[in-house]
Amino acid sequence: MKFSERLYENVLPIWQKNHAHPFVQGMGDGSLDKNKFRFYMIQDYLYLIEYAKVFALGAVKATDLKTMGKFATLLDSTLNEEMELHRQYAKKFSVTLEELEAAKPSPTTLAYTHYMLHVSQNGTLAELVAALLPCMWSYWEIGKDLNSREGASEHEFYGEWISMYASEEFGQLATWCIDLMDELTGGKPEVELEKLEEIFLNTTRFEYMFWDMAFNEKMWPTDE
Ligand SMILES: Cc1ncc(C[n+]2csc(CCO)c2C)c(N)n1
Repeated sequence: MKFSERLYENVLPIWQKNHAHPFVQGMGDGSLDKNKFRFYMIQDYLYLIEYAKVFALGAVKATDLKTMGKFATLLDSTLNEEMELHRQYAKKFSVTLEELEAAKPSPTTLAYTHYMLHVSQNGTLAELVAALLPCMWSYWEIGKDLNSREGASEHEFYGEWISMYASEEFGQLATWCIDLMDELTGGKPEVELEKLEEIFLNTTRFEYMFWDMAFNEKMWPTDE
């Protein structure tokens, strides 16, 4: 069994919970409250700024030019394609770029991005890939799932989001990352694989928490 298949099997119950989450379901049938999506979009913008740095660290840790180039491409597509979609959505909500960038991260955004950056800065390239893979892989799965529902990709508000994550281009990026995880783990001892499995599980848990945080528009409980 490929290591990526083992990772997938291990987190499948959580991914099923992601798909069933009212935030994800609400995007699929168009019933999601726009204020919840607005909250998500702003937090996701902050998340992507930090996430882009994980790709930059991937380019630093890569040991061949091909992998280095791919991380550079991912850095570029996050900053200029994925974040561009967020900027367009922000416009629809009359949120300016300054407001977007000055927004404060929620506890979940802070915990998730700091965890990923901690692993990426201190760990091996395989550990960095294990930390970022659930983000790419689970979004692709969710995008494909929502895209298969009739009319979802044409929805006037959530359609663009669904189309982007279900796209062939995103699929190729996710596949590249899955293959890299398998390449980097070939012949690795079980103790190292278990460490990678735990990192992958943790960022998978954070993905679920991110949906839940957005659905509940959860900032610091001390400020409520
Ligand atoms: C919380 C959260 N998790 C995952 C993604 C999806 N995502 C982030 S970077 C990237 C790859 C290339 O840009 C993908 C698919 C997101 N937007 N927000």
